[in-house]
Amino acid sequence: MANVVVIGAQWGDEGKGKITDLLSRSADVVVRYQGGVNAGHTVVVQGQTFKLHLIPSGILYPDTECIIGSGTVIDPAVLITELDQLQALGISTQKLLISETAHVTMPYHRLIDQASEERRGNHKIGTTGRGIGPTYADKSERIGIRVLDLMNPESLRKQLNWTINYKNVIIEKLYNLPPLDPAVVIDQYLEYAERLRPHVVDCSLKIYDAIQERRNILFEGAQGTLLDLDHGTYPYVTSSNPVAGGACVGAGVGPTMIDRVIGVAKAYTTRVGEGPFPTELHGELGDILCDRGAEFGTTTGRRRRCGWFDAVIGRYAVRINGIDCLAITKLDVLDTLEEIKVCVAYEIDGKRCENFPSSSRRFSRCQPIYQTMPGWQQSTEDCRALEDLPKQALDYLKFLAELMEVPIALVSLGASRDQTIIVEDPIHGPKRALLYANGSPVSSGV
Ligand SMILES: Nc1nc2c(ncn2[C@@H]2O[C@H](COP(=O)(O)OP(=O)(O)OP(=O)(O)O)[C@@H](O)[C@H]2O)c(=O)[nH]1
Ligand SMILES: O=P(O)(O)OC[C@H]1O[C@@H](n2cnc3c(O)ncnc32)[C@H](O)[C@@H]1O
Ligand SMILES: N[C@@H](CC(=O)O)C(=O)O
Ligand SMILES: [Mg+2]
Repeated sequence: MANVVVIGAQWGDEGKGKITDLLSRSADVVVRYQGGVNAGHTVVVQGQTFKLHLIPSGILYPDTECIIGSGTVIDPAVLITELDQLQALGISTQKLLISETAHVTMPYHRLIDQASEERRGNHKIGTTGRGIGPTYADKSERIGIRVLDLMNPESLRKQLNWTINYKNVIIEKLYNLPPLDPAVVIDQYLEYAERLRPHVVDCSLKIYDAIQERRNILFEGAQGTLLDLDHGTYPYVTSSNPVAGGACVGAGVGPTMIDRVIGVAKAYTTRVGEGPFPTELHGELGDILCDRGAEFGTTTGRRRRCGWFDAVIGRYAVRINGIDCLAITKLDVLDTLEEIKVCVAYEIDGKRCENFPSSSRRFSRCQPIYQTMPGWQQSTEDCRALEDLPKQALDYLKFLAELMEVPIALVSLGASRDQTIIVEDPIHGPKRALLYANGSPVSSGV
């Protein structure tokens, strides 16, 4: 038995959906522990594409229990649409469970998210506009609506009447927008409640029971380390904790229950929304990565900013998450390039800097120091073992493992489940016995 956390080692969209789906074949339970419908996890199986915002990426396996944990924020309308879409495709959603202590995104959260972004003008964060920040803000302010409130019509009516009147002052006076009608919102949410009721459980108890039964649990992170509220590029972050530690709080499990942490990183870097990004490429090369990688937001359709792999943030992600091994995704996107750069350190104010600076102002002054590697200029899409890779591609992977000081367990070469090199099964394999940090892959003997 192993309880494994899958996290994003960059700014999100690293391909956690694909990796979680792949690993879910060995999991009995898959848990989302933070974030909401800002996330967009893409899973491609036999040519069919599934875009999941809230439902864990293990849902395509009929026997796997999928839990939307306590640390998530739930927009019921989006969740119900997602349930309908999966059911229409013949995917069973019977094993989906929703934590009764997760917070609920309301229409005023979406309105305030969008209006406050507009008001910030040049200082906007570039949020997804899905009401995520305001939902978490209400949770901290202790005026949030939880799933268990949604399930109790009488208390929901009382709570929402008070909260909507309170929010209407902000909506009307601060943002000059028309107020919400409490009765309309209450009726709509009572309807959602009936649809979701059969799925609602005490999530931490479910997970505890699964641990006692020695079942394998996969914790699926959304967004990424550099978007973490505490450890990311604040204020250009999301409002939850995508880091591995967030899994314990968000799912309600103790840290001693976690066996290992898999960090997912793209072979290059992307970021969507505002905020500093030292290795960003603005010209033709950025366009090539964007086009070949189809780098458009799964949720909003926004173009993702693209740049070279940044080993400084990679090492930071290893430190903050306690990453045991890596899944490197989208290596195929680099297939056509003549040469590839990797940021090995920064220069700030004329001084070399090996560590990620906590201040976003300082981070925005970082100039990348690059090491250039030769490209391989051939397709890697059909490679299924490290031995199939061109020498330059293997050297590139070894270099990343060396820089990050952790072994690589998985290499992804396409969006499909099967387009993957499994260097060593990161769930059942021995801890750290994968592609060694010095670059030599254990299983191939290279
Ligand atoms: N070409 C290529 N595409 C891939 C590979 N792995 C994943 N993808 C695609 O790359 C994109 C990854 O983005 P997302 O699905 O948003 O990633 P995510 O980490 O699950 O998302 P967030 O939780 O929103 O951060 C998807 O379109 C995937 O289908 C790969 O190895 N090669
Ligand atoms: O989480 P919100 O407040 O909507 O946005 C804040 C910040 O985070 C970025 N972001 C949010 N969700 C994702 C995601 O799933 N992948 C990548 N980036 C995400 C958003 O673009 C803002 O920059
Ligand atoms: N989750 C998102 C963010 C967005 O859609 O803007 C993505 O996949 O890029
Ligand atoms: Mg995404």
